[in-house]
Amino acid sequence: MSTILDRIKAYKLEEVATRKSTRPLARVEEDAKAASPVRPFAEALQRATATGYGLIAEIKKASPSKGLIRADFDPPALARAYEDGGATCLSVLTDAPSFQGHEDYLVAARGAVTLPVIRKDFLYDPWQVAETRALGADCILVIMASVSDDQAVELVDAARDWGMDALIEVHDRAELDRALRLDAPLLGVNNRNLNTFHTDLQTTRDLSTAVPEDRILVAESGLSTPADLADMARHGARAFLIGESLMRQPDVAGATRTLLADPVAA
Ligand SMILES: O=C(O)c1ccccc1NCC(=O)[C@H](O)[C@H](O)COP(=O)(O)O
Repeated sequence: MSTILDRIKAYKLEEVATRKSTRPLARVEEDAKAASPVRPFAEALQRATATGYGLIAEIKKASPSKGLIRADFDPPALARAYEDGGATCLSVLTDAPSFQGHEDYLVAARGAVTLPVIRKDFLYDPWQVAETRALGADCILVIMASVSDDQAVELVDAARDWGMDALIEVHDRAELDRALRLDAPLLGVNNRNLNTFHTDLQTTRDLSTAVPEDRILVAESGLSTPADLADMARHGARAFLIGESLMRQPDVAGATRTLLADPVAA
């Protein structure tokens, strides 16, 4: 049975092939070299989690599981609200077909704040990594469920060559074991089952025991309350990737502040 990731990968590879034909690597690399300097993404999370929580706050208009999440969608205003609320980093979805994202949203959001930004998209090719840096992003996402071991190494190396970080995302123990062979400190456990879209924080609880201390464990998806964050923190995840629950709030800055108000002591 094909999963949502298989379907996304199919259209992404086609899209990338088209884009590469009109914008060769040399041109993208020139744009990447001219992009605004990298903001240290992993370092910001490391610093935040040393004393409290680290939040990667996601700018997410829609999703395959929920459809439209936020109609009143203004990426620079949302970025400023997240920064005001105490977010450590931003995540911006740039995939259009499944998430109604856009590269322009990343450029506009990053331009409105001083926070480091991850491009939340589906990457398979170093060309996309150069394109990500050309947009100004500071970190890439590597989804272990969607790439081979060789592709993962290639993406992580390309990110490092551009001075960017890579968030390595896993959903189960097999993906985690593969991820731990990569030289990348940011390890995200996604609580969303990609077949059913059901989110279950037990995924992070279960996998956390196998994550070495030299990794920054990021709990991803399905988080909405201070109790959720405290639960994840008790299992070693003091950094969080949160989209939908904050995107649904009328007062994004206030909701972010409230969510982060009471970090559990280490
Ligand atoms: O969000 C989805 O429905 C989804 C479906 C298929 C692949 C990925 C998907 N989401 C990407 C993400 O990783 C989340 O946007 C991110 O972890 C934030 O999750 P949430 O707080 O639950 O919006």
